Amino acid sequence: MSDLLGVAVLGAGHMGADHIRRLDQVVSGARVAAVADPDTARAKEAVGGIDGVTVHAEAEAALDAGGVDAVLVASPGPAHEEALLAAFARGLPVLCEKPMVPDAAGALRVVEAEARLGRRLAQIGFMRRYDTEYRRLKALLDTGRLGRPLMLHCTHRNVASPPDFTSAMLVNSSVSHEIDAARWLLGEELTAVRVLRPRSSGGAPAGLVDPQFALFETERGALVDVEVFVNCGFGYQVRCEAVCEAGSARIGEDHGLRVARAGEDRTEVPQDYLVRFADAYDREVQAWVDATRQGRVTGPTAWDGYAVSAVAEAGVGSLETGERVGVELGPRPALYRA
Ligand SMILES: NC(=O)C1=CN([C@@H]2O[C@H](COP(=O)(O)OP(=O)(O)OC[C@H]3O[C@@H](n4cnc5c(N)ncnc54)[C@H](O)[C@@H]3O)[C@@H](O)[C@H]2O)C=CC1
Ligand SMILES: O=C1[C@@H](O)[C@H](O)[C@@H](O)[C@H](O)[C@H]1O
Repeated sequence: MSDLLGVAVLGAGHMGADHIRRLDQVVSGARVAAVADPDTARAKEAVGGIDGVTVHAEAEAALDAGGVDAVLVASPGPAHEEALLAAFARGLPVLCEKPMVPDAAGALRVVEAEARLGRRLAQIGFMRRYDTEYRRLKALLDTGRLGRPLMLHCTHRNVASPPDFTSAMLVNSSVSHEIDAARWLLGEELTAVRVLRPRSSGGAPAGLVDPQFALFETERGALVDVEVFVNCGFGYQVRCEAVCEAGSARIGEDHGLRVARAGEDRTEVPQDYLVRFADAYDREVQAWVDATRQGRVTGPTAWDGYAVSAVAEAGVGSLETGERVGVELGPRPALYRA
């Protein structure tokens, strides 16, 4: 490895392009070495004027390019399993965007492949664990000062969904963040889920079930509810309130500038996750680069990625039937036991 960690970025769409910029301009200790995207014009545009980056149509060609020490996967979820297994086969550390693999069986194959290696190579991109507010909430809950958490009330709103967004993706792409955050905040697995369908908004594309309301049960008896509304039209809002035995704590309230003037008091609402979670992405990628350069792997594991996919898959099943669906996780390999 040269002084800088050479990163191959797979996928140069919204997240990939933002991570390329981040690796080039924000994060220290790394450089973009290669980029792969079947849309090579998009990849070239994302690379812009960065020197010494090779552009490839195929992911594996980027992994095999000169100067590549590690991989950042930002292709669509269905492409992640192949990318992770290809990185593992080459012994390359990898930061993989969520969902790790959208289907639980594929996610379990990734867990099993990493367990066979006998060492961790993957960090999964649940960036909320690096957000200052989420970290403060987690630290507070861990002190026990509020007593046991009993319920989490969560809100997840996007201005508009991308054109190819499906009703299942409200659960396995959007709510996957709340599933990971709830497991992390509460320190326990989610064991059952019910997803309800309020009437759909006229602002949602035809056929999209939006909003949805998910209710999760945890193994020690807490409840987590999530309103997810990906075509709310007005802004990006992610909120979480923990209700505990001796108090409650809430995050995600005011993020923008608040201006009082001429008889009104208005607060800006961020328009997307790249703004609301900008600092979290920066810290996430910096932590990954730092750990990787030291030969360590930290952050959310492939097991976290699998557990989230299993819960999300149960949620999609519930969305389809309206029934409560239980979650059965496979055995947790020793690699992922604390
Ligand atoms: N952590 C977060 O808050 C967010 C995470 N994401 C995740 O990031 C990933 C990418 O999402 P977006 O950038 O929004 O999608 P996008 O659709 O904007 O970009 C995906 C890019 O990947 C390319 N691609 C397709 N197959 C590929 C392959 N096999 N190898 C390499 N590139 C391939 C496409 O041509 C496209 O340019 C998804 O897993 C998504 O869930 C997306 C938004 C926010
Ligand atoms: O991960 C993300 C997107 O893929 C997802 O589609 C959005 O709903 C989330 O807010 C965003 O953080």
